[in-house]
Amino acid sequence: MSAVVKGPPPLICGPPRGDESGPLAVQSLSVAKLGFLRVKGSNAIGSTFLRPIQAMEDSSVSLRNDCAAISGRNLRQMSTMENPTNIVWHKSPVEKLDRQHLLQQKGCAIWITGLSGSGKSTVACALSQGLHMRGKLTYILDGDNVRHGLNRDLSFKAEDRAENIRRIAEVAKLFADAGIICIASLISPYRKDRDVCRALFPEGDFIEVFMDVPLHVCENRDPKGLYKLARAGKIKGFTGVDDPYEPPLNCEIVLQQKGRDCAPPGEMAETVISYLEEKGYLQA
Ligand SMILES: Nc1ncnc2c1ncn2[C@@H]1O[C@H](COP(=O)(O)OS(=O)(=O)O)[C@@H](OP(=O)(O)O)[C@H]1O
Ligand SMILES: Nc1ncnc2c1ncn2[C@@H]1O[C@H](COP(=O)(O)OP(=O)(O)O)[C@@H](O)[C@H]1O
Repeated sequence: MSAVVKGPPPLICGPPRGDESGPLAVQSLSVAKLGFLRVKGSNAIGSTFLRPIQAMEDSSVSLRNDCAAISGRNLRQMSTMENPTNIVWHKSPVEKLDRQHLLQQKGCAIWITGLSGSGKSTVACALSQGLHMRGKLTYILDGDNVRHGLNRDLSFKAEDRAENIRRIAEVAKLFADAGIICIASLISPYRKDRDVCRALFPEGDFIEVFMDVPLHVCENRDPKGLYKLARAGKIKGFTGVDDPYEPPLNCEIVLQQKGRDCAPPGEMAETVISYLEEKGYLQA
């Protein structure tokens, strides 16, 4: 028989009921009444945790029952669905700009594409480390890793690769909206799929980085032995062997093999960091 463990009373947020002997009652805090909220002892940058509620400055936003809701024109703008039915975007009073201000950086997606073995994961890690050391918040979405969880149901058929890429782009978009510099590292071999991802982001916030390393170099590295298996016909549809890789035509950054040698990963990461600095992503 399982025992019932009685913990502390739940914190209930709602209008006072006149009966305070039960669970601890807390009067609802109207968003409109909040104004500036100073959080003592918080590690927020500066002492102002929230800026004045921005939603109130936007004429398309109305406050109903203390909740910000958007309507009309903006609804169409913010939904990514072609025919949104009975779905209304719920706006939060803390917005991307507020989060960026807190983090002193701009959220974006750095999309690293290239053949298997071209050094995507290595550069992603060097970049994450370099930015972390500068006090910038990053998160890596590595194709291999995401395929262990969220995308474990997907194969390497063209339509599954497209879905893999689409889902990762949507997750990267959430991270970017959180104000985080999201580093996605996946083969993403088809131009069309990468262009669909780019279209999800505001202008400039999708930064495509091409690992321009020749197939023979990647194949010589073959750290997982997958090229060998693909050449032996034991893996079908392997990128670069019997499935195409379409190099980007207009990407933001190309990381190239220099002569016979590849630049060290740290140097490649610095190239990306310089780009972010120049474009203002390392400040709010
Ligand atoms: N058929 C086939 N083609 C290409 N790659 C294959 C394949 N099967 C397994 N792998 C391994 O899966 C990793 C690629 O996953 P991705 O999610 O980046 O691929 S994709 O963007 O959906 O094309 C890739 O990892 P990386 O080597 O890090 O690129 C491979 O290790
Ligand atoms: N800039 C580089 N120069 C030399 N070797 C590298 C470089 N970057 C990565 N490598 C090596 O290449 C192999 C594949 O790198 P990895 O980052 O796993 O590639 P990918 O994620 O594109 O499959 C690894 O053994 C790694 O140590």
